[in-house]
Amino acid sequence: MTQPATSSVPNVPTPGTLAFTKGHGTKNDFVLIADREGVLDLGPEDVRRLADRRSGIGGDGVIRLAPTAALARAGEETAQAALAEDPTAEWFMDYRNADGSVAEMCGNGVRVFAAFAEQEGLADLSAGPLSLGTRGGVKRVTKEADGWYAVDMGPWFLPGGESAAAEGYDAAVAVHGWTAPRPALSVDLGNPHTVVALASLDELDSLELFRAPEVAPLPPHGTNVELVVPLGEEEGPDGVVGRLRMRVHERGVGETPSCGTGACAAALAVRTWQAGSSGDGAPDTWIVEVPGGEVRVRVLPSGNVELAGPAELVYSGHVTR
Ligand SMILES: N[C@@H](CCC[C@H](N)C(=O)O)C(=O)O
Repeated sequence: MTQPATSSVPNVPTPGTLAFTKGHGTKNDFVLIADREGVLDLGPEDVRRLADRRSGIGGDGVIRLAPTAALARAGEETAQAALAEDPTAEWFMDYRNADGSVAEMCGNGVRVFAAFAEQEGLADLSAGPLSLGTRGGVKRVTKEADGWYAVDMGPWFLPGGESAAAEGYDAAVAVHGWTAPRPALSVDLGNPHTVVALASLDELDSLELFRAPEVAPLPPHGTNVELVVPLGEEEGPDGVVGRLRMRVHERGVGETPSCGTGACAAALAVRTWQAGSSGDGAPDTWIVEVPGGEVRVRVLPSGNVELAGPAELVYSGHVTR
């Protein structure tokens, strides 16, 4: 049968359908929905259906773009806090994991959200940074000359405090197949992370992450787990750059090809292992290799952490509700 060169099927919604765009950042993939009035009632079952890779669209997470003010009026405290922090944060990233759970933050998601807001005509990053609300505070996104998006992820901290920074660990992680748990460092990026160092790339490649790693003590709302191999330092255009490779098991999802907040946590943990909580003497900039590509993590002069990387929008359509 001869196919037309271009589709003649109009992309017009019918009642009972929901418009979506599929996007990803280093293959951490999302279903994006523009809820311009902030009226969409998106329950955990809806999220699971959209994120299902066989019976839905498929994604590691679902991102709803909604007006921060509408969510604040409806009583969403994190939206109220976002407007108090920055009244220009007009749009809010309502992030859900594929299992339907709510997450505070998603670093790759923020970049893809910015690309989506541009596509929808709701933001113009060529005119300046975009401030957006998240459950983890306001994030500012800048578009770089090469098309990457750089996000000021805000402050971060080590939940284990100075003693964890000095010891290098405050938790233990057991991955399926290991004979004993290994020491790990907790890092908070608005959402929780637990980072473990491995000795070699062979060990990283052969990890069995189909089952969730066991973490002790497990933070009250669970955690994302990053397994990292530091790969040394190299000369970058603006000075010394650290490099590391990681795999991640995400809370509410499973193993994913990338995690932006996880890449920040991994770089901050390796920097802490090298130089303690001050980071003095360790690189401020890190290239983090993930199965889905590469991102850049930088500790800014303000002390905040920045995440930079690509954001791709792949296709748009309508799905039955
Ligand atoms: N992939 C995201 C993180 C998404 C949320 C995470 N699974 C959680 O529950 O905290 C990223 O790029 O940061």
